[in-house]
Amino acid sequence: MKFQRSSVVTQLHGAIKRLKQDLKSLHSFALELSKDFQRQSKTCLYQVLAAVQGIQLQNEAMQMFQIKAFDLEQSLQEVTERYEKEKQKRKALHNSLIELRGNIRVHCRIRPLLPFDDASGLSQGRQRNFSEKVAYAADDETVLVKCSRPGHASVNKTFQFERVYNDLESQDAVFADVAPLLTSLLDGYNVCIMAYGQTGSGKTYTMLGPQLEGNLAFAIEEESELGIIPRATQEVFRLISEKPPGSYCVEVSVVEVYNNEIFDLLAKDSCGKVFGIKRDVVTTREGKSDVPLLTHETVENASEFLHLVKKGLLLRVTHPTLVHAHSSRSHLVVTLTITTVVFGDNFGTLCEDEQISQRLNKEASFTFPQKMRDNKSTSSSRASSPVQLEATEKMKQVKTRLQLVDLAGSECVGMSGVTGAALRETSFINRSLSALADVLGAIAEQRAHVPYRNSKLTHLLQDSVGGDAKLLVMLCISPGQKYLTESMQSLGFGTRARQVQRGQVKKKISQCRVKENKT
Ligand SMILES: Nc1ncnc2c1ncn2[C@@H]1O[C@H](COP(=O)(O)OP(=O)(O)OP(=O)(O)O)[C@@H](O)[C@H]1O
Repeated sequence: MKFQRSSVVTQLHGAIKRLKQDLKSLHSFALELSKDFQRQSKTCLYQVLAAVQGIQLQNEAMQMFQIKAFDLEQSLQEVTERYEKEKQKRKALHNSLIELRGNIRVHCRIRPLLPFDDASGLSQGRQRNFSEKVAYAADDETVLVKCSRPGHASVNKTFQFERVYNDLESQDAVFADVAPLLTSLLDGYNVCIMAYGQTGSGKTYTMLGPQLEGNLAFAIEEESELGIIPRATQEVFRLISEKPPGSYCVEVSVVEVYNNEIFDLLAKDSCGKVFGIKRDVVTTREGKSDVPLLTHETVENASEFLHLVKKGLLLRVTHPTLVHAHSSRSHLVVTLTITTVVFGDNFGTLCEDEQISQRLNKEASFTFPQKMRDNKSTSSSRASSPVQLEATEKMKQVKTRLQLVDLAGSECVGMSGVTGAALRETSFINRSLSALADVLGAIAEQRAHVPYRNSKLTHLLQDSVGGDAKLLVMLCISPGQKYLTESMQSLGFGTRARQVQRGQVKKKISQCRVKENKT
């Protein structure tokens, strides 16, 4: 029993000893752990402190950057404003220079890539290449053509124009730059706006608006999509509405030049049914071009005008080509003639120079359109005193003209895939466009003889191209690689047109008072 107790005690002692040893090693382990923890937390603390310091520094740097960025933003804004002002000044100077030299203004519009740019009957790979964009608006005055094709010399060329529109710019933006010309029209200048470009490049879209499916007329319901012709007419009538009533009379004529023949698209037969009648263009004794017997319809507002133009357009010749399903095969010339009654003792002598005053006195005739004749006869019948009669007789009329031209598309026969009669049309189109380029070349080189009569188109447009009209050429460009050659040709045409100097464009009415109709 005693032996048993002492062995238990011994065992307990042993166990206690082991426990003590374990406790000791646990204690030293705990000590190690705590030291390690302290070390690590110190390191972490240092790291956190360093990070906080870093963040603080970064915050300070950020604040500095923000201040600097704000300063830079402000100076950028100032520089941009200064640049815009300088640009406006430069534009104004450039415009004055254009006026003085009688330069042709050239604007260039690059249309977006469209689904039909792919439809060329080529293999998939080539189609993808062909629909690649190669013509861009680098800025609002520069076109960049950039293209490198295996086996061809790479192209990297810029062209400068008075204004360049990129593919996203709206009809509104295009018209905003055209509108000042219409103010000039009512100030007494002749104005001509002409769309030039390859087939399918957006000339009709720019001049009229998108065409209705299967119909040559354009959609007038979509106001924002309207092109230059309908907008210009609305603007002309808006400007007229601000003038004394009865002092302006507007007439319209619609002509197409097809296969080097001129057709009057407003001519009517005896039953009043509209159809195109062939007309001729002649040179008058004063050296002006004229189309005898051409129908001029008087219009009172923009919708009457649009109604007539739409009627005329239904007669315009179109033909599907590989490039464009509704390709216009004729040049369309819509002319608005504005007759202004001017009044004053010094009519003519008040005008800018002797030559012009003589010309104006010659041009100012008393063959008033019906509406103005009515006004005139009304005032004549009331003009009972000799002074009043004399004043009435001093009322004279001056005609100014707005010519809006949608040229047929220049094109490469291989590209458009036309044959037969359409091929003949194409050859007439190309010949008339090259006659136009020849005329511009002759004027640019100030040659004694300008070959206006080489084509009916140039003969018809003689007074606008070579005469005293403010002329704007709206170059239309397709951006795809497929049309590279045609685009380069159009850009070359625009560049040459800009170089033409025709002498200072003269007003047809200068300082002469527009009649105030007090009846
Ligand atoms: N800026 C544009 N935005 C959207 N679509 C456009 C634009 N320009 C042209 N288009 C579209 O491209 C197609 C061809 O345009 P358009 O009929 O104006 O060409 P065109 O130069 O008059 O051709 P053609 O000389 O063969 O008559 C049309 O479907 C037209 O709606």
